[in-house]
Amino acid sequence: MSYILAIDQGTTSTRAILFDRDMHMAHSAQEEFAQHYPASGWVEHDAGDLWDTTLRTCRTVLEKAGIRAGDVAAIGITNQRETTVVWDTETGKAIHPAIVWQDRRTADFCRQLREEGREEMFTKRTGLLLDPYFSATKLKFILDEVDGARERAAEGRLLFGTVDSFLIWHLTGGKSHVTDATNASRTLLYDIHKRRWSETISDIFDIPLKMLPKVLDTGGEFGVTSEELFGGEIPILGVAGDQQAATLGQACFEPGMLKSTYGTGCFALLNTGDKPVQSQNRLLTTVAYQFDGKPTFALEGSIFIAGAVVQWLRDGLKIISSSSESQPMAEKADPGQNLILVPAFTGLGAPYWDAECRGAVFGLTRNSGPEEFAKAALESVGFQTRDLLEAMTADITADHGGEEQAGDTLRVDGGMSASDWAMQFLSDIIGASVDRPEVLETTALGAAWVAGSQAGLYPSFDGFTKSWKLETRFEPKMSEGDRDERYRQWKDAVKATMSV
Ligand SMILES: Nc1ncnc2c1ncn2[C@@H]1O[C@H](COP(=O)(O)OP(=O)(O)O)[C@@H](O)[C@H]1O
Ligand SMILES: O=P(O)(O)OC[C@H](O)CO
Repeated sequence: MSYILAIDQGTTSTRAILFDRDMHMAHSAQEEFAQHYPASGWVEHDAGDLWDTTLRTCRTVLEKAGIRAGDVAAIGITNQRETTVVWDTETGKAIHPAIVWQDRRTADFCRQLREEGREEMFTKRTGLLLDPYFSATKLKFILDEVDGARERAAEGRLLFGTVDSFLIWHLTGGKSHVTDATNASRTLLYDIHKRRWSETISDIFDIPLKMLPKVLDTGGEFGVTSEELFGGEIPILGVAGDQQAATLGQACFEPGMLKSTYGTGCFALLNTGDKPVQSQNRLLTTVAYQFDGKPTFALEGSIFIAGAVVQWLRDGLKIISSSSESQPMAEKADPGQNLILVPAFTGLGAPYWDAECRGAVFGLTRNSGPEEFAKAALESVGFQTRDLLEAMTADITADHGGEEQAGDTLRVDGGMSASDWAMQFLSDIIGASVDRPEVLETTALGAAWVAGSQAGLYPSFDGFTKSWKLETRFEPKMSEGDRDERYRQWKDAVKATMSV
């Protein structure tokens, strides 16, 4: 029993990764699946694809390694968060396509509730904001849309879950309908203080409590896989939303530790310990992890477009053919031009939360070309991160009653953190060290570590902290004057882009 299997069910692909007893990645398998955009601002997945790719990648990786279920001590699951699935207990099939976290279809409804002055009540209980990003309004949409769904749900014939729940239900042959506290804390239905589903909120949306999963610790017994799937039972011992799993994988266990993951979007989480800090600056309060019934909280800033802006250079503008070409192209940009790109392709997330606005470019000249666009795209990710850190610093200062900076070092990971240029600019514009670890697969590592430590194969917190290794530290090189001036230009550009 010397392997841990991590399942990373992400927004664009599903991966199964085997970690050996030294916590090294031994084998992996990955499959992309279709994204569906049925209307402007709508994003859906076929829930069947999420399950099929999970099952196939798990089987492939076991086959690649030439091992059997009995060689795997435990499974850890990490997943795209907020994405909403409702399925039938008879067939296991979803009754509506999964509504993805990026989907903005419930923006009007959220605005209406905000205008009625109800946001504070939601924030107090859930730590979140009234935004279409979270699961609750997506779930209400499905219940409103599908004939008879509410009644069937009240009878226990339909279940709701974030992707982790849906996968566990299938992995366990329908035996476990569970989730973990980190995923629950992204639904806008979970009271993070009382640690249970909020009846007040489920009443507002008319969501039958019966359809909600049982909420467990991040490390715990989520069920065992049914024998026929992998030729033997494997216990599922760890579950965390992907950004929380990355926080664990980065060993951000102490209050004040900060990580930022640069995948499709960017998600920065600041550990605030056992204290849920309520943001005054439109950040989210979320469960970072929960062990032995004790939650550790984080302040989170969520940006919807980070690596996706590089994808846009490739697939939209077609000025690069692979992501890594963005760096050499940015290096060639005319230093005399200051193009600012606000990548509000699907609106802006934290700290602006403007679902309506769309992207804009400022400072165009006749000489602006692909190089300047590439540079502006990479810089936009640094500017957006600075926005988050400014908000975090303000929140922590207010909470602690003094002048404090949120995290003097930023630990980074995710696909886009491979770009030295982007990471150097990030360090320049935030004026702090940026630490890139040896292992960039921190999300899967975090999930594997939880499952492996529960199984007794991996060390506990201290031992895992010691295993974190720095690959590169980026230090700020920009002068303070330039930093302030560039950031002021960015703030002006955002102001001009916003719809309100
Ligand atoms: N060398 C690079 N330079 C800039 N961006 C990159 C580079 N390599 C990958 N990316 C970006 O990182 C993202 C993929 O990261 P990943 O962590 O796999 O994301 P996700 O889990 O959201 O699918 C893509 O959006 C891609 O454009
Ligand atoms: O699948 P990712 O890596 O794009 O992460 C998505 C986030 O969990 C959304 O909140």
